[in-house]
Amino acid sequence: MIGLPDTITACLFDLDGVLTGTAVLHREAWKRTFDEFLRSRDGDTFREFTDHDYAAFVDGRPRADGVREFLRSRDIQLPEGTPDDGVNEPTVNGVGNRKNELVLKIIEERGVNPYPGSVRYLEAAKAAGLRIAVVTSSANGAKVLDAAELTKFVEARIDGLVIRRDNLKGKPAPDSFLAGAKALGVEPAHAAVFEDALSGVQAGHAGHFGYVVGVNRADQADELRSHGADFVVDDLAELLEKA
Ligand SMILES: O=P(O)(O)OC[C@H]1O[C@@H](O)[C@H](O)[C@@H](O)[C@@H]1O
Repeated sequence: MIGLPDTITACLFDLDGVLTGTAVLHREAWKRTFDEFLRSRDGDTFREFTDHDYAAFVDGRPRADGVREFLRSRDIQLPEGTPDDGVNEPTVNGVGNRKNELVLKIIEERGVNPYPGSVRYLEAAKAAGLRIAVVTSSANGAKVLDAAELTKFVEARIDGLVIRRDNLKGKPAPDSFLAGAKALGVEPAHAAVFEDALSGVQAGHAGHFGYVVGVNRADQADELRSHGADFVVDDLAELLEKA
């Protein structure tokens, strides 16, 4: 009915880049954070943080995992530090806090826009009686949903705060999506995952969900497929036409 197998009774949506156009704001904040960090460490000849670095090591993962994974790719290891570390502290938490300061400022300045095709899809899913959860690694998930006026669609939310509180493994592990299905009381085989991040479709595949939709916002349709997407769209509204 809405472009999904008949066995699907629930939708588990990632947020940034799937429902809202905030993935690019995160990417920009990460680039500024890592470029500042690398410049202060290596001087003006530092090797820049690229779109490929974002897709491979940061996109979709909880904040601290993104810091660790990217730095590991450059053979840099930092102490963990503590959550209240200052933004100039050379620790995993300090770097993450700097990124959060920047992304909140960027969101404040530019606002949060839901994708019109995603709003149409949420309305159709709701009208079709499907259960709806949002599963995001972002600790700012509730704020972004509110700003986009999408909270009304969401029956359950697993976000970065829940992931930390419940000690869940972040994407690409399937744990946060499994928690989303559990919160709705639905078996993974009856839930569809919607993801724009490579780590996210990987999580959907690893969790044996009934269907994994890759949302291609960054010209990486083939990579989404090879990381586990069953079907790839450029916009969720395409699924409404597929039915
Ligand atoms: O730093 P936050 O807001 O907790 O978000 C963590 C991650 O959340 C994901 O949704 C984004 O794709 C990542 O870019 C981001 O790093």
